[in-house]
Amino acid sequence: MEKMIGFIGMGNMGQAIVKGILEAGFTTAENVIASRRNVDLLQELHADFGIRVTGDNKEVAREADILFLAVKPHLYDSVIKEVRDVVKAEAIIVNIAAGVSLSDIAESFGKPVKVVRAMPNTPAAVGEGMVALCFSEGLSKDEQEEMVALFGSLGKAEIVEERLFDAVIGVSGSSPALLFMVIEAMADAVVKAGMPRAQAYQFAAQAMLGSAKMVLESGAHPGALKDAVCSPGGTTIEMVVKAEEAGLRNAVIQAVEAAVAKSIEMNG
Ligand SMILES: NC(=O)C1=CN([C@@H]2O[C@H](COP(=O)(O)OP(=O)(O)OC[C@H]3O[C@@H](n4cnc5c(N)ncnc54)[C@H](O)[C@@H]3O)[C@@H](O)[C@H]2O)C=CC1
Ligand SMILES: O=C(O)[C@@H]1CCC=N1
Repeated sequence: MEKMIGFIGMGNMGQAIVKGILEAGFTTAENVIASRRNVDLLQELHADFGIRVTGDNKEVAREADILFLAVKPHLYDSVIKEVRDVVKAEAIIVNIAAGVSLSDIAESFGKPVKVVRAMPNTPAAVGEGMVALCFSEGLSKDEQEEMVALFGSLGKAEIVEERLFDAVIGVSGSSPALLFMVIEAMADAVVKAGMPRAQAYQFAAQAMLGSAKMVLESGAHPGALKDAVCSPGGTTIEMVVKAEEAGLRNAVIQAVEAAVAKSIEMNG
């Protein structure tokens, strides 16, 4: 892709997206420019990714055909006000923030702009991201397809109604944190049983990856896949009973619900 892709903010999510689009070959490093507040870290980013870096948000805004705003949600309004006069008239603005709507972006710009609202997650860095997308008015069919392709290069991308973005945060935007905690806890248990820590992470993570792949590829109900692991009188049913006793499913439901509720609260 020849368009210039700009990033204002280059923290965890900005870096995951840059790494993902470069590794997928969606674009090349000379077509990516990024700014962030902590200029000391910029040279490191240049060395890691080969992208152009600057401490000047306006320079990014001036050059970008696709402009990612990858700062924290509370900074969106001030960053937009800082750059809105230099953003290209035809630029597509990408909003990845929790709790920032399509209409919030138009309001900060003070005029209609082409906006893509996206909710990605950090597995985008390894080509296994899950991204929800929705669009403001004004994007052509080609531009919409281009954005689906950009986010699709990070893993999977799906167009979702804006009203479902709070749910998306619970199930995919925030959920990697919960899943990393599960891997960590599984490893703790087998370290207790004598397995070295690094080996425990390998086994736990591969079990999670394989299980996820079975859900995606078989289309089978997760409960049926669980049943197929439980040999009568065996080890797994002991695990399942203990997990239910400890309230595992309810803990997961409550944790995901809390992220959804926080997202709703952030919408203001
Ligand atoms: N971390 C994640 O897994 C996900 C994050 N998001 C969204 O991505 C956005 C960024 O989140 P993170 O990357 O986690 O935050 P972060 O704190 O890791 O990164 C924020 C970046 O913005 C920079 N920054 C701060 N003020 C700035 C300014 N005035 N001008 C330019 N750069 C500035 C910081 O130096 C830093 O590089 C948030 O809006 C968040 O809701 C969305 C999905 C997942
Ligand atoms: O924690 C957050 O607010 C962001 C949004 C989704 C994942 N990280």
